[in-house]
Amino acid sequence: MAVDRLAAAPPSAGPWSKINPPLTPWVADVVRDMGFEQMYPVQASTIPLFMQHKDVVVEAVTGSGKTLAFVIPVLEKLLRRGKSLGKREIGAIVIAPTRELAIQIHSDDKKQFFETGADILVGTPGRLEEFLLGSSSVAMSKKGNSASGRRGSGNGVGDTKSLEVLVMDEADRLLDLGFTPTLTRLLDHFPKQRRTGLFSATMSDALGQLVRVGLRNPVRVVVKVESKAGKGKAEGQDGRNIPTLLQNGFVVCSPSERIAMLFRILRREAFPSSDSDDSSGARKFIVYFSTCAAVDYFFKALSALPSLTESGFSLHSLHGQQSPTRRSSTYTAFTALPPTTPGVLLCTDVAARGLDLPDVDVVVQVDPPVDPRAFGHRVGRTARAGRSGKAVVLLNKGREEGYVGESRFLPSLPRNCADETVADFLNIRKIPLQRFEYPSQGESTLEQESQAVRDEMRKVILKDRDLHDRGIKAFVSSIRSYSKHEASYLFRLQDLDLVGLAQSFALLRMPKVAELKGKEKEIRERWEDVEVDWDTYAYADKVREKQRKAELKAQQEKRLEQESRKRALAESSAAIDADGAGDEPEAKRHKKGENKDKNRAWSAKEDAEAKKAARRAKRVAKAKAKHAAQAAQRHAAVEGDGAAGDEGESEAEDWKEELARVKREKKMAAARGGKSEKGVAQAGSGGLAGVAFEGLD
Ligand SMILES: Nc1ncnc2c1ncn2[C@@H]1O[C@H](COP(=O)(O)OP(=O)(O)OP(=O)(O)O)[C@@H](O)[C@H]1O
Repeated sequence: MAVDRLAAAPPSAGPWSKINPPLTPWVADVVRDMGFEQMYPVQASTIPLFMQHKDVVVEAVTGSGKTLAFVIPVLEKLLRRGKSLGKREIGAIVIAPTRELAIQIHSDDKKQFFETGADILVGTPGRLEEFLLGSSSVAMSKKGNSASGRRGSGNGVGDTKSLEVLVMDEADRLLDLGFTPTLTRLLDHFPKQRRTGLFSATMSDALGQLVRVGLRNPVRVVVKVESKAGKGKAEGQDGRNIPTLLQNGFVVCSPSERIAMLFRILRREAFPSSDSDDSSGARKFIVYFSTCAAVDYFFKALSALPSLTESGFSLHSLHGQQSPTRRSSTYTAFTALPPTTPGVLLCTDVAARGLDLPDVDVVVQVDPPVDPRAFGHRVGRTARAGRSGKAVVLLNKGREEGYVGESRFLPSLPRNCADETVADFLNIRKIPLQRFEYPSQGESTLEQESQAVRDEMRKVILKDRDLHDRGIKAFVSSIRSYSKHEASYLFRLQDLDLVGLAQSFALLRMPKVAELKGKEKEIRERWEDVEVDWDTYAYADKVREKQRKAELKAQQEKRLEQESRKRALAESSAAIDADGAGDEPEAKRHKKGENKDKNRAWSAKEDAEAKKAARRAKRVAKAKAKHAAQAAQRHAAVEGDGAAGDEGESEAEDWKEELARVKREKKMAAARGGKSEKGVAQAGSGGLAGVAFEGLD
């Protein structure tokens, strides 16, 4: 791939009239109407190549005007077609990674171009696949089918037979998001006779495969920003990958101080002087968190904080789990804020790339990005199109400082890791940073401010249980996201102060999560749960609260039932022990259904073995004692000892049986005809018995 040129951006690269081949008058008029007097370097480099039947791979810094660098050639190609397109025919396609970006490409200033007709299609890979191939891997995977290797039916609405130009915007991101199979299917479907362009502020090695499959002898256009020191040096030796007018810096604090530090930055940048009516400061802020749950939580919790809202800040949130309608309305509301209102957009990386939100003054990264490539895109939401801007990333004290080249904080480097890969992490990516200071605007320390923010947040959280739930979810998701940092040597979960992090979320109690295992001692020492009556802590949402109460009632009833069952079990086993029922084998009692509850308790296996053994021993002892007593009584009877005592009754029972037996034998003897007292006596059980029989008869 040939490298065409290396230009500085965005200072102008001459008037539009200089472009060769010249623009169609209609296009030149629209550009002028938009107020764009001069071309930007990326436009001056790319437009002629793309118009002259070259495939292009364009890498240019954020906010340098890449969109117009492909929109103009697309239009020129379609306007210069000899034959007009049929009703379903599509002349050009632009693929963008997110819905917002696709909408943006089709709106605002570019809208005027696209109003020429529906010959151009702009969309995300999934939607385009559905529209053009009549199926979507997204839809297929939702139905449980394997997306890979499947081809669309080819029964889509649009016809791409006459496709002239294909553009893949934020191309590296398209691959990151796992769109490779979809892109392959689309490329397979499109005619080979077309021009193709890849555009992004960052390029990845993975793009090589896409370039091989989708482009033909492409020309590479690289537009860097020349730093003063690097003037005259060749590509790769100097330059920076962030806009010239971007002041890019970092602040260091501990995890527990993150939100207080964010507040300091917002206040200091929005109201640089102590006069609270001062409106000369920054008006638009973008604040990045690592997860949707964190954005969601902090948006809800911070929006209700008097200390922030009373200063006039208007908060908004944008993340990938919101509905498309919600995302669109946030985008519009944030864009349309009056100039007097400082607006803060809390977001994830869904708003990191390509979005051209107007007039963003400050970008704050509360969580550094998991993918280091996102860093340049995030900070590039400010200082666009020749405007100045400021970006701040919050780093935790210690190891994380290695992210910005503070290698003294790295106790030991891994053996196979060259010093500079770690120590100059962002510098070697040509993203220079400087240390920013945000001192207190009063007397308080950052720690005191953190405590104050935490107390204020907790007051808000205690008003709605929903916030507590969201806080836990956000905390857990942030930990998980931290563990996925690609720069894992700098962002190590085992070094992260999780207790401090939990404090920054103002949690009411420490959740039980796997990552906190082994930290019990530290938690005991540094963490105190807030005293909360969890039974009465309510949701502000009435329906949800009603449901919670119903569930609570059911739980309480179940608990009471379990307790009373346990009590009954204890009582019945005590009674069994007391009345001797324990002598009977357990299996027999179970059969009789006498002791169902007990059996249930047995199933819980609570002390079953111990109880069983104790009962068995008791039974054996009792049985031995009984037999011994009976033997003694019998002996006493023989000796004429009247000491039968309490057991006289059962002794009488024995005699009755004996008498009945003798009577039966007597009857049998009579039946045989022999009426001999002696004979009966002899037939009995010895002389003893004979004595008594005679007396009874
Ligand atoms: N020639 C020009 N003169 C003045 N402004 C321009 C010109 N070209 C583009 N712009 C403006 O510059 C801003 C940034 O342009 P654009 O969104 O195309 O940047 P980008 O390079 O695609 O950035 P990113 O990499 O963040 O997507 C837009 O607001 C656009 O209207």
